[in-house]
Amino acid sequence: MTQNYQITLLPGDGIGPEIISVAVDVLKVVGKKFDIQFNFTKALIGGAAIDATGEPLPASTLNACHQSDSILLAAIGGYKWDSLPSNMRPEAGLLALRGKLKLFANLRPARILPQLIDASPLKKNVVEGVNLIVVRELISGIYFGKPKGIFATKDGEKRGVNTMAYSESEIERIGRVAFETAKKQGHKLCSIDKANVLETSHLWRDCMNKLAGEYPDVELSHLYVDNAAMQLLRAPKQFGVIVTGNLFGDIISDIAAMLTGSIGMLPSASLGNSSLGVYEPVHGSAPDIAGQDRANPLAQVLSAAMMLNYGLNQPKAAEFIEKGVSQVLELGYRTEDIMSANMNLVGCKTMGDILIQTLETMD
Ligand SMILES: NC(=O)c1ccc[n+]([C@@H]2O[C@H](COP(=O)([O-])OP(=O)(O)OC[C@H]3O[C@@H](n4cnc5c(N)ncnc54)[C@H](O)[C@@H]3O)[C@@H](O)[C@H]2O)c1
Ligand SMILES: CC(C)[C@H](C(=O)O)[C@@H](O)C(=O)O
Ligand SMILES: [Mg+2]
Repeated sequence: MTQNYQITLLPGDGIGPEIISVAVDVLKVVGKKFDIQFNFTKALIGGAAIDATGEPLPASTLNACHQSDSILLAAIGGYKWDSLPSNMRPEAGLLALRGKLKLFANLRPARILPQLIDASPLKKNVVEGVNLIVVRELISGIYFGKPKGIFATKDGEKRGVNTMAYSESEIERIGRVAFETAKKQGHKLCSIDKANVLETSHLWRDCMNKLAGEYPDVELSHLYVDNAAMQLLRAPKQFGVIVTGNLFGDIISDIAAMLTGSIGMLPSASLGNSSLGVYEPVHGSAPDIAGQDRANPLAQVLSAAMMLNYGLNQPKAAEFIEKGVSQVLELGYRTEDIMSANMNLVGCKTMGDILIQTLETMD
């Protein structure tokens, strides 16, 4: 029986429309192979939404999201909107979407594909076999804490304020996702914090230690975030699952991206307690290469695979896409961010076309 899914597409800004169109074409091919009917609806977010409606997350977009089975997002932001106040910026739309849908868990897997070992700026023996996942808390911490704003002091000086705060329940719910992920994947969990300085981190560490009692088969360790950033480059294979707060997770996952060759390879899933999730690359709208057919669409395509896996319960279709991506790389095609000697340099569109041809011929 044909499975029907309603998918809201949020192309956003910059390279967003270019990469999401590749992912949509890939999903259409996969749909035919696996008897899945995707009904796509496009909606506005970020700068594109500000230009059209004055708001970074219009109510119509949020409604469309609520009415769908899954949401595929590309990226938001760009120079044009950089001087707007923070609550009016494209980024505010993305944060509001995550907050309104209560997507507290952001899974960011960083796995080096054997074909891309030479694309990583790190040595082969350092990156070969890297397979880790960052579980980032997504709707609390310093991104959402109050008070926040730019205030005037008594002396008339401006003072920017953000508040880092975590409650036990917020730590526990992300901790559970991380422990459950570690149970399925390697049994190693490293919690990253700054407990030598920050009270929020002190509480974070206490909560993780308490949870560890319920997961005796998971080996929990802790690292301070500065050391963790260094360890990720020095010896990344020591990591299995990483759990960390919102800001640290943002930074750590961009570092992890480079272990895989490029941020253009890193997908993510933003999940809450319901089955409705947002699937989005870790990278941004790359305004420096937007509109030039230079973007790597694979992080977006792999985000669509995560959508099939986590959101739509179609693991075989997800695996099919992942196999297709490996095959195209095996054939030697590379966008410029993952280019290395003796490979075939292609643009975003050609990479998509070759991937689709490959998927069409695969069993
Ligand atoms: N989830 C999101 O929508 C998201 C994530 C990060 C940044 N942003 C926004 O994107 C804008 C640009 O931010 P930035 O430049 O710091 O980060 P970025 O991730 O957009 O780009 C960083 C660098 O990586 C390159 N890059 C990124 N994705 C690529 C891809 N798929 N293929 C090839 N190269 C790629 C870019 O060309 C750039 O040189 C900002 O407005 C930022 O707020 C959005
Ligand atoms: C664009 C920005 C709000 C976002 C974040 O900081 O969460 C991005 O960097 C990400 O990693 O998804
Ligand atoms: Mg980021």
